[in-house]
Amino acid sequence: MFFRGGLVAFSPCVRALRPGPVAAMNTGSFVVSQPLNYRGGARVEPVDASGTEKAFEPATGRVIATFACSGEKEVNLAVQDAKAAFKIWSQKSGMERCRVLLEAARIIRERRDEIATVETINNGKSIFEARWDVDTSWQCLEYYAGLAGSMAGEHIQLPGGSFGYTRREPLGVCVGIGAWNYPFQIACWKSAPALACGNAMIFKPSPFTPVSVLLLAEIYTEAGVPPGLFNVVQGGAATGQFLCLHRDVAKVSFTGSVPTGSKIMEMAAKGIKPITLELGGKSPLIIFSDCDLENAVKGALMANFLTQGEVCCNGTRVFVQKEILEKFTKEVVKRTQGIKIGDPLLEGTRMGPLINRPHLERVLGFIKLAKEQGAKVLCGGDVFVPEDPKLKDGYYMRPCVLTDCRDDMTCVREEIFGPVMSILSFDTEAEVLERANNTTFGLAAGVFTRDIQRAHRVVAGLQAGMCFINNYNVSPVELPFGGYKKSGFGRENGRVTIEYYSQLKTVCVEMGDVESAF
Ligand SMILES: NC(=O)C1=CN([C@@H]2O[C@H](COP(=O)(O)OP(=O)(O)OC[C@H]3O[C@@H](n4cnc5c(N)ncnc54)[C@H](O)[C@@H]3O)[C@@H](O)[C@H]2O)C=CC1
Ligand SMILES: C[N+](C)(C)CCCC(=O)O
Repeated sequence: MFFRGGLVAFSPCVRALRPGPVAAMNTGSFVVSQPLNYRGGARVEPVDASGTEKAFEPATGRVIATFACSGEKEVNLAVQDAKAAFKIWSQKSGMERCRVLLEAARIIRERRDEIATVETINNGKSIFEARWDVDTSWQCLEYYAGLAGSMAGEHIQLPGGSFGYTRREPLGVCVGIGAWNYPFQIACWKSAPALACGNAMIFKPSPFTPVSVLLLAEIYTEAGVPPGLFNVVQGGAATGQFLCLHRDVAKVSFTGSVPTGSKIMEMAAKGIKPITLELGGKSPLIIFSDCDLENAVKGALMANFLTQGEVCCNGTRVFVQKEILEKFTKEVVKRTQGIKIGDPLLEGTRMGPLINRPHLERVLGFIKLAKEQGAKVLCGGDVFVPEDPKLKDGYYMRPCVLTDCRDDMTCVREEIFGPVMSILSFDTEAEVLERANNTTFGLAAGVFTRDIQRAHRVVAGLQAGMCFINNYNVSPVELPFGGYKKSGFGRENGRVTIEYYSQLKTVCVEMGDVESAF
């Protein structure tokens, strides 16, 4: 049975197909028919609002939801509920939390196609890719379920039979604020470690992509978390501010742009709250002439064109060693021109529409400026109009490869967040390392070479939190992910993230008499 909980309504022609396979769902048929806030284990309309927002289907430009942005009263209620649920959840043993998270992971796996379909409709990425996102989502829940059961403190022997021990304790009510490029995955990457450590979470997705996180909220409830443990509030900056400034919020984990990250940090400073910031990037991908060219070309496409290029860790500055520049560029252009653009719900599609019209205009503006500054467009960079008439108002463009780029050009310095690869050439290892690091960002970086000493030497010199050798943009949940420099701090995924969602209590136990100074 698909679409439990009545998330969607269909146009009459599609309704006849229910409850058919999810693959039968077409672009142009989805509308949200239920509230998009989640509190106390159920969908609710917010009790107050600070304005309304519309969410779109980027493939068609159609409005799929109009919703109220949560006001201060709604945020207060969400926090209150989360506090109550925290009391219950934080008392559970790690193994008890493990079982609930494993069950949630199982349900996500079972509903993989349904979740991927909703993600594709609201974000625009191809269904092929959305399924990968769902996979890294349930894997994340499984991973932290495993860690929940083995979380423990230390016992430390002291003189005279006295001793100390440490307890790893949860923080309380945590807030997750997400970007629109990986709506479901971001919600899982934040909530799984938070819940595993015994916290509650209130999640605010981007107002552009409010829909799929509701599926996660329902899945957590079905899996057995106490009502209120995972709540969803909707809205933009105003709602986000109510959350960050709330005195009963213990931590904020934020994914988004650098300017907003800086505001989050200011707000958190007022309450001395710990934060995790996953911000933007302008990552280098370095291709040495001794690389396996076929893999390097595939890596460059993976580094630039997933989710229409709207990926924070994309390797958009592609440095290619002079000897192979021509061969590499020719092959990259050929493959880029072969990327199938169109209806993201069709199985063969590999690139869908960008998130919205203003963003599409912004990306096209970067390409125009690149040309004015002397870059050469080798392919794409223009609006794409699919043949299917229902897609004519969607936000499509052809993926773009730029060459003749210089380090000082805007397209090489600023995050474009669209399908635009800038190719730069280099001579020596020392030179490319210096140029690669000459940025205020530091999220990711990649190196393609067959020389293992060089691979590790270069990676050691790169100022980036996530480095890839001979691949790019894979995301095993066992590995910590996060940035250096202005790309943020704190990590998601991996064992270390437990430390960002818990605090250490030290207990000192005296077994003898008090030795007093008085
Ligand atoms: N490092 C990472 O893991 C990732 C980073 N990003 C970065 O995110 C950016 C694109 O995402 P956007 O949604 O456009 O970013 P954004 O910064 O505009 O918004 C992100 C979130 O913050 C909320 N927000 C905006 N102003 C706020 C305020 N004053 N207080 C509290 N919350 C506020 C938004 O409603 C949204 O939910 C890019 O720069 C990209 O690189 C995106 C995905 C992953
Ligand atoms: C999944 N991955 C590695 C392609 C991107 C994850 C970070 C993001 O949310 O942009």
